[in-house]
Amino acid sequence: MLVKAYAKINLLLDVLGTRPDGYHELVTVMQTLELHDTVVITKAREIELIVEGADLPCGRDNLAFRAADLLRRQVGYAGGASIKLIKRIPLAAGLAGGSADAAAVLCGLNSLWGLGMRMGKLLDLGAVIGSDVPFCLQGGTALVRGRGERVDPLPGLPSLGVVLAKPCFGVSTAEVYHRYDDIENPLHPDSQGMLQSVRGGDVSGLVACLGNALEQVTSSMHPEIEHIKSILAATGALGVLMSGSGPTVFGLFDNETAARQAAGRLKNGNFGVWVTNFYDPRS
Ligand SMILES: C[C@@](CO)(OP(=O)(O)O)[C@H](O)COP(=O)(O)OP(=O)(O)OC[C@H]1O[C@@H](n2ccc(N)nc2=O)[C@H](O)[C@@H]1O
Ligand SMILES: Nc1ncnc2c1ncn2[C@@H]1O[C@H](COP(=O)(O)OP(=O)(O)O)[C@@H](O)[C@H]1O
Repeated sequence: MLVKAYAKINLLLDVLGTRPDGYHELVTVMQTLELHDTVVITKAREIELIVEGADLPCGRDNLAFRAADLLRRQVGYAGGASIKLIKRIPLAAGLAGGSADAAAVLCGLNSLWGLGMRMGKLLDLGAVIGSDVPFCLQGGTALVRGRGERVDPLPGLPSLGVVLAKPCFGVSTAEVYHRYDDIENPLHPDSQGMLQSVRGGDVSGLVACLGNALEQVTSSMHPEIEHIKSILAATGALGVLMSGSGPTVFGLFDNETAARQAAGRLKNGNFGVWVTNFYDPRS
């Protein structure tokens, strides 16, 4: 069985405060991208993981392994699965690659093991693995709240082209949230404006409302992010923003062709470049 694990970007991310559990209360609008890892799963006696395309652990430190192990223990399944992960989504990038893999494993094993588990239960299990997993299970365009577990689908957007520019370092999501708490006057992006634009299919309104409360934190640690944003903007992007906790910066374009042309003008930068587009697995 082959399952695609799609990357995401955050079109808007606001932090409303800290929660009693130590996590942060979020309002974020997430969008699935066509860029994906591939997960190949077959039945086996135990849970075994191999990873191609990235230097990642193959045991409990891998979110894909953790997802399989949690599901097996939850339902008391006697067998296992051999999981091959073919990584394409850049690591520690703010694109939810590990969460996407975990979500793909939960869905794939639910089907391969014939468990018939409902989406509501999968979402609960996903949230145990990581805050981005519930959205990755649903995909498309969604309003995500709480620490990431409340996922409300939004209408699909036009398939905008996307250029992703990721500097050669990764960032720790935990560190970014921790540093956010020390900011005296955090910025709050216009979540109402974003929701209105998405619900109305208004791309220029959406672009005007792009915003990420974590951007000021990661940018202060890594000034390269502002530099990459200005380079991407100069290629004619409709709008540019850092995704999630970063450090990946995305530029939006009318379509994938326009994104590809812009990316062609970005050679020799001190960052990796990927071209993709908005994707809606629901349609
Ligand atoms: C910032 C976001 C935005 O979509 O994405 P990424 O940049 O990771 O892609 C998410 O909130 C990240 O989700 P995810 O990466 O799954 O986070 P988790 O593994 O659950 O948590 C990692 C750490 O981030 C902090 N954390 C995470 C989510 C949240 N709502 N509040 C938090 O404070 C906690 O310190 C936690 O220990
Ligand atoms: N299957 C996986 N793919 C990517 N990273 C993983 C995976 N499993 C565990 N990780 C760990 O999770 C961390 C965050 O990775 P990732 O999900 O790619 O980024 P982000 O949380 O920024 O969206 C990585 O540093 C890596 O060590």
